[in-house]
Amino acid sequence: MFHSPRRLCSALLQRDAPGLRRLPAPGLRRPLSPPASAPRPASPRLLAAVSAASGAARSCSRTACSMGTGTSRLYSALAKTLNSSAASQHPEYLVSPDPEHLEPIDPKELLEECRAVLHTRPPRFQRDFVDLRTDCPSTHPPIRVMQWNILAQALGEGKDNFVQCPVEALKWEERKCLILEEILAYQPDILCLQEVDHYFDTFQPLLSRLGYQGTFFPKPWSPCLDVEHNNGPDGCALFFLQNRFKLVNSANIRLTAMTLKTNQVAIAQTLECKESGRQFCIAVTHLKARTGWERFRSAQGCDLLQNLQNITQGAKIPLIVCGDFNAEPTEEVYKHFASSSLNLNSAYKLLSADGQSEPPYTTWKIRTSGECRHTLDYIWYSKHALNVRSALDLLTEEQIGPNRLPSFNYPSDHLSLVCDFSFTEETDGLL
Ligand SMILES: NC(=O)C1=CN([C@@H]2O[C@H](COP(=O)(O)OP(=O)(O)OC[C@H]3O[C@@H](n4cnc5c(N)ncnc54)[C@H](OP(=O)(O)O)[C@@H]3O)[C@@H](O)[C@H]2O)C=CC1
Ligand SMILES: [Mg+2]
Repeated sequence: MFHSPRRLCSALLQRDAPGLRRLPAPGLRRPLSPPASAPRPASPRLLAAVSAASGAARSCSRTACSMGTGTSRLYSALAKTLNSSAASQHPEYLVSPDPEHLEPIDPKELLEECRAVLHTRPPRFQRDFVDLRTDCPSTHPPIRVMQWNILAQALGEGKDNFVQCPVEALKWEERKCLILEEILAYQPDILCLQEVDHYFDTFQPLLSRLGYQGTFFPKPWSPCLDVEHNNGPDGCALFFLQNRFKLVNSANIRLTAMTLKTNQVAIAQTLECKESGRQFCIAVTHLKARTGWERFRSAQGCDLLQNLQNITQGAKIPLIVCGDFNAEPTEEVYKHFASSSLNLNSAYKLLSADGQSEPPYTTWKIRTSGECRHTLDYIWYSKHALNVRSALDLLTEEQIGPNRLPSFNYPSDHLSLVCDFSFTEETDGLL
């Protein structure tokens, strides 16, 4: 069900000449300004259910904050355990609902609810898929992967110092709808997120009803927990569509640097495509931020590569790694990934004229220290085993606007990256 609009759209777009920009489904855009008589749902049924859970979780975290940082840390430990069977011992508002007992959501209905909440906001930015089709035909539908640092609510409101972003643009009840709208617009088969601090109360319940299976791994000492009224720790989340993939194995990895445990994490999962029976590994990470930490990031990257070597049995299983690496392409950690024996390439380089250059930015914001425009987010893939069939272009400087990100139009300081992958033909031994 979740697939039909895009399948229809991509079927129509197949008729475009190769190299032409492909447009996403027109029905997925918010109108420029809603007509006065625009129908609005009498009650936003799907979002309302989630808001109730969100309120309960927030009141819990308020209590935690008022009792000091120690309690916030306790909340962190509690939230960490919720992905396990121990969840049943915890209060109802913290427990992931069992997807088996939740009714499926019609994505169009959820999109309409999001649009109703956002009716006073400016329209979504137009972004097009760029067709990168190689000569290799593929008999199976592509695998659409989205990489996105969605901006933790607690960091956006309490730590990031986005001095040009109005506080109203950060209100969670609206910002979450912009995030959901972006996900619903591109309908990824796999969703790799960083800075998720609303997993249990928002993304897990909603996305599971859209057919996704989710996994969350919070940072052990999330900086969100230092923010008053936080909603728990932030971390990485990985979602995949259950009707397309079967989970073969899953690893939550706490990254090390020079053998020491760090505050950064990754999730790596081996999935099997139900259509083709082929397996691949998908990983998501968020490396240490800030200047001065380049060697630390490099060590974390080496640790992640080592883990992925083991998981892919020495590169026998094709690999996709999504992440906010907090590192420009000039940094050592980028070079480790580019030259690894896992034979990885960075997908967004393919949008450049020579196929060798990363985009000029994936994040753009204004802090008290000034303007920060950097390329930090990447989708790495096994270059001999996978083809990138298309990639979503980035926002232009004009679209981003003089106040940069986040804004009333776009919910995060990082842009989402979206690629369609297909397997190359028989590649055993070439990975
Ligand atoms: N590491 C540890 O063992 C311990 C950590 N802590 C707490 O953890 C926090 C540090 O966590 P750590 O994971 O290392 O954090 P990071 O340095 O990785 O940064 C955390 C977040 O801050 C954002 N960020 C980056 N640059 C800036 C900036 N200039 N101003 C504001 N925010 C920025 C990053 O966003 P983006 O990626 O989008 O740039 C990132 O999500 C501290 O607040 C500390 O209280 C406490 C005890 C121990
Ligand atoms: Mg951030």
